[in-house]
Amino acid sequence: MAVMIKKVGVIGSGQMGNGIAHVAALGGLDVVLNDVSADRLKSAMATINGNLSRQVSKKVITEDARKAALDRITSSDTMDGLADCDLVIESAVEKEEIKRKIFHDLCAVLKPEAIIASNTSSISITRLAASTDRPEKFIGIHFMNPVPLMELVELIRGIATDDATFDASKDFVTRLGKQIAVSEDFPAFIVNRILLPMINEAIYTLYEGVGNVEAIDAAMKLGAHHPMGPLELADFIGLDTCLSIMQVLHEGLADSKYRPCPLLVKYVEAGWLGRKTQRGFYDYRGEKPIPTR
Ligand SMILES: CC(=O)CC(=O)SCCNC(=O)CCNC(=O)[C@H](O)C(C)(C)COP(=O)(O)OP(=O)(O)OC[C@H]1O[C@@H](n2cnc3c(N)ncnc32)[C@H](O)[C@@H]1OP(=O)(O)O
Ligand SMILES: NC(=O)C1=CN([C@@H]2O[C@H](COP(=O)(O)OP(=O)(O)OC[C@H]3O[C@@H](n4cnc5c(N)ncnc54)[C@H](OP(=O)(O)O)[C@@H]3O)[C@@H](O)[C@H]2O)C=CC1
Repeated sequence: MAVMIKKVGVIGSGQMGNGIAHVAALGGLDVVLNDVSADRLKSAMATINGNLSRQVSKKVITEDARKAALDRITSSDTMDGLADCDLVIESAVEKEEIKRKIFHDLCAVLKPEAIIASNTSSISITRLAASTDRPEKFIGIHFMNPVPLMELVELIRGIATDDATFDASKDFVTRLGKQIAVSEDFPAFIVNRILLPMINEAIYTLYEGVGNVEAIDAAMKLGAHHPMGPLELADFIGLDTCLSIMQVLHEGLADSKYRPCPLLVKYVEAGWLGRKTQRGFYDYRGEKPIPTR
């Protein structure tokens, strides 16, 4: 019998963290959302409320479900608030040293029987697990963006992950109404192993002048029926996250085909990280997005 998860902690209240809190609360779980600042948490709660309200207006959920979900989410800017969670999902920035520090601080307060998961897009689950006091209770639970809409969650076992942890995680994801793809623990897992080289190639296509931003996105939307063009999607994911994933692929698989495009590096160095900073391959500061190249 899988352990029943009733209370979930989410560390990092950015676009993924707030989406995970949203679907977990709608799924009937109690949620504690954690981030480094109270301001961040306040704006994340406003985003969750906005997204839930949108679902009410589209008649995807009822007004009662919106209120109940919001009531199930509390926020905490300290790790202590997570101590009695059954599962804690880390969804802070895609930087290994930051995640390791978070796990160090979390393990000091979290009850010993609790499961720890990472929503990492690419980093080795086995290596992250080894930085905790419970590698057998550590797993990758990788949601897709935007969390309330995307059907898939990847489950990734580290080398030490035990069956009880896998089964409890599988049960948790199923209760949220998501489908599961199980991936072995190799750099960037399944979705990003395939998706990110495509996005990186689109950036090379721009860098080499084969097409401009509009042409590349139109080509893939109209010519391959992708819902978003690859550059629009890169902005949506976050260019810092895209670069981190390419770096993990490049270092982890030691193949030059994963070399991050220098133009992607340049955008990240400029702080043009896509939608979250209002500028990336498009400029989002006006009425409608304007290509920046
Ligand atoms: C990087 C990683 O580690 C892994 C990843 O996640 S990779 C990224 C994976 N995601 C993708 O590839 C997304 C590709 N894009 C898409 O599938 C679509 O563009 C999309 C589903 C995001 C949006 O679809 P769209 O039709 O263009 O946009 P839009 O009309 O604004 O929204 C569609 C619906 O979603 C709803 N919606 C959008 N964002 C939402 C959110 N955050 N929460 C709740 N509802 C939301 C809208 O209300 C709308 O509802 P209706 O269809 O009932 O009208
Ligand atoms: N973007 C995507 O499409 C997807 C991303 N992911 C993964 O999810 C994770 C989060 O990504 P995403 O939500 O896009 O990133 P965001 O940049 O939107 O959010 C990251 C959040 O983590 C916060 N944070 C930073 N350091 C800490 C810390 N020490 N403790 C708690 N919170 C912290 C940030 O705060 P501040 O801004 O103040 O630093 C920010 O609120 C990453 O591992 C990413 O790879 C997975 C699937 C899809």
